[in-house]
Amino acid sequence: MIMEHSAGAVIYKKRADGQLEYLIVQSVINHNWGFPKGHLEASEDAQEAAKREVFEEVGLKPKFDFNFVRKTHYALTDTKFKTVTFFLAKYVPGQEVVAQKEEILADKWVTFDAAKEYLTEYGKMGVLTAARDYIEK
Ligand SMILES: Nc1ncnc2c1ncn2[C@@H]1O[C@H](COP(=O)(O)OP(=O)(O)OP(=O)(O)OP(=O)(O)OC[C@H]2O[C@@H](n3cnc4c(N)ncnc43)[C@H](O)[C@@H]2O)[C@@H](O)[C@H]1O
Repeated sequence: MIMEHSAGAVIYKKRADGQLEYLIVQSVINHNWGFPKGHLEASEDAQEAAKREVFEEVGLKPKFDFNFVRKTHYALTDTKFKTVTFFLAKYVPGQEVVAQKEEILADKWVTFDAAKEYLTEYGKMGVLTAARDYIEK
């Protein structure tokens, strides 16, 4: 059995009206929407990979909260399984989202309700729900 491990972040910001918005990205490869993420490199842990991947994919250096940890697990093939570890990260005002064109087709800030339309793959809304509840607690 082959195991893959990626890491990424739910990046959020608060609008002037108090509403929370979350950054989602669309994959060039499969057109699915999710959170910025990518594979752990050799000798890298999930926290380091999440910071690196967020910067590489969307050009942001948000403030990470590693106390929030949520994982999704899914099968890529009959013999290949993947775990993705997500942390929480707060957008730092003044920074601009610059998506890496090779991997990201589009990016969007969305509210929790709007995200439901995009995050259709297993576990992604669960991660977002946990993130929202954690931020608001
Ligand atoms: N160390 C390493 N080991 C192996 N390969 C490496 C590697 N480093 C780089 N690569 C390769 O480099 C490319 C980009 O890697 P990265 O950019 O580093 O990694 P990623 O976002 O985690 O992967 P990717 O976009 O491939 O997959 P995802 O799980 O979203 O999507 C894959 C499939 O899963 C589905 N999927 C995604 N999320 C799902 C979910 N929550 N539930 C069910 N299915 C889901 C998608 O629809 C899609 O069909 C990939 O081609 C990768 O294979």
